[in-house]
Amino acid sequence: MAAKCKTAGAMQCDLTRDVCQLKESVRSQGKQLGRLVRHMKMGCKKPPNQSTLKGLNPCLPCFKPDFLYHLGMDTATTNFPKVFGDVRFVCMGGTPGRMERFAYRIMKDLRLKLSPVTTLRNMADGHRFALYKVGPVLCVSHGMGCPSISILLHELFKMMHYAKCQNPVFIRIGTCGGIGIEPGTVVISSEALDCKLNPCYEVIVQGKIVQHCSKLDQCLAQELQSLANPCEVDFETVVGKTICADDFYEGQSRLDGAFCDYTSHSKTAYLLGLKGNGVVNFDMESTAFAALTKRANIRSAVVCVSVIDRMNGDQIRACPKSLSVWEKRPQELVSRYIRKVLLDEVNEAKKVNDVPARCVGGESEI
Ligand SMILES: O=P(O)(O)O[C@H]1O[C@H](CO)[C@@H](O)[C@H]1O
Ligand SMILES: O=c1cc[nH]c(=O)[nH]1
Repeated sequence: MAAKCKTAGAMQCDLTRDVCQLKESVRSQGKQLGRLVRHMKMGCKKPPNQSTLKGLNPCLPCFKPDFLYHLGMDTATTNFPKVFGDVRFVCMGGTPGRMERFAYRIMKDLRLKLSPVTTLRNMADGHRFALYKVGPVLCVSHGMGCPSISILLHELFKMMHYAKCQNPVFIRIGTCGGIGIEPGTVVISSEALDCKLNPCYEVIVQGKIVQHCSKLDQCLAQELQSLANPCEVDFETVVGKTICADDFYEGQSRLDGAFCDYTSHSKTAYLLGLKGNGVVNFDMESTAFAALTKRANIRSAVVCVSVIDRMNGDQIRACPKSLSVWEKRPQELVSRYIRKVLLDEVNEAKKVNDVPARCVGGESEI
């Protein structure tokens, strides 16, 4: 009887040991699988130890923690590499609503999924900008004008730096005032010019004027244009120079502002002069956007839809339905670009690693 009990006890022991071994083996296989998935996601590369951004403030390592005040984040409470390390595309536009709509659109286009009961969360707690993350795409609102976008870019660049992001591409998806082009036309900026027609962003630093070149990446502009084939999209796209004004009214020679000290005749002459210089549209952020991204070694582009032809008037009278249709046009181009870049990379990885397509495509949760 005692021997029988001992045997039962021993069996119990064996069983417990087997269960422990099994659990350990499952745990270790899980770890191996996790490593494999990470390995494939990283394209078989080691995690980078610094971002590809250049020319940033050499004192950044001294700020421990660093507070990104307008984004409502800091390096002590946010693990930047973990949360933002995979960001490859930063898409920006004036309004929070547009950027939220773009975030949902890109989620659909990339076949990424949220669990059914959740919505995309605005990750910027600073109440100034809205920021959504959809896989490798950040969608951020920048407000109006160069001062606003400049503040945002300083904080986004620090985010990219702390997150060790690799070659992020920045694209502004905006609206603009066209000069001699049909409303609804998409403009890819070839250059961002200030109001004196110089490709330059001027800031006053310690009382002195400092100028930064605001030329944009020509290759990226061409890549975007190549995706606007009229056989594939149902809108016109043009490439041309953009004037970045510091104001919507007098700064863009409108006749309908609260003040106006010039004539309709001088306005027409001014716009014709711009047109003669290859300018096709007005916006209010492109010089700061182009110059700051260039300074940080970031490729960038400005893609805006025209909501008015300034040769025919100043007031924007397009109906909400047209504005909503037009808003989607730059988004269509940018979504095509993002999908193309990601698909090219998958195909490249497949060639190198012989990874089956189902491992890198398909639906996955954000
Ligand atoms: O439509 P978004 O991208 O906000 O940009 C344009 O619209 C605003 C003016 O209405 C300016 O900020 C101009 O740049
Ligand atoms: O006319 C316009 C329209 C949109 N954005 C501008 O800056 N100007």
